[in-house]
Amino acid sequence: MSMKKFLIIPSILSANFARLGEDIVRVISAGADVIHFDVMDNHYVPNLTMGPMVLNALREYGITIPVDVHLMVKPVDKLIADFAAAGANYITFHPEASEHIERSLQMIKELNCQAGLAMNPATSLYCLEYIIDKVDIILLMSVNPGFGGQSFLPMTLKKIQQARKIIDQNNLNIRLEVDGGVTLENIGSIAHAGADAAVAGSAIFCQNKQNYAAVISAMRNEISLVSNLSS
Ligand SMILES: O=C(CO)[C@@H](O)[C@H](O)COP(=O)(O)O
Repeated sequence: MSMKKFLIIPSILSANFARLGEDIVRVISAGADVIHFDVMDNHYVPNLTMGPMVLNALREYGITIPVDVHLMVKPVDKLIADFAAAGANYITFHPEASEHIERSLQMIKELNCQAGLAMNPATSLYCLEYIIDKVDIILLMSVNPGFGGQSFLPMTLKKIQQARKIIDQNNLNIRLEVDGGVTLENIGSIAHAGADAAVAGSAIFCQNKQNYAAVISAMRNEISLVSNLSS
């Protein structure tokens, strides 16, 4: 497994939308490394969530860690500029949703954000072939996108290993994130397979009586157990 610090990235899709700003402040104090902001359009995915106005409004809470915007929208490009202006640090989109993948990646970088490609469970890693050197983040979906609270698809473990191999063989500095169905029970295997980061929604916001610090620290413990095994 990678020697970099493994990032725990709470997905605020499972936070309390009536108190979103306060929930974000709480999860940052609990030790989150990055905030994951899921944008769904009821077109590319069958659910509707938050737009750039919401992210902009949340600035009032003084978010002190990077914001990772995951665009599950089609078309993609118009929203890239809007989210960069609203305070996104990383912007990730699905290759199937962009007319011109390379152009969308360029747009993100020109706006001084890190650029990510999100791969659905059935999307082949081959689609990275010609653009991998333009990507800062690979977000491997371990559920079909659209909803929180789904179960982790076990086939993802093999895909994490394959993606790790491609990144290492090409000597690239790409962050490998895994998103969907991440729990205390599987985060160790996800890290062991080669991920650098895990996005977790319901496991952090809906469990352990909302003691976010306890869940995040238990996740770090699981990761350290597997890193001790592999060192
Ligand atoms: O992008 C998505 C779902 O489309 C994810 O970010 C989920 O929000 C993760 O939620 P859990 O599976 O951890 O509950």
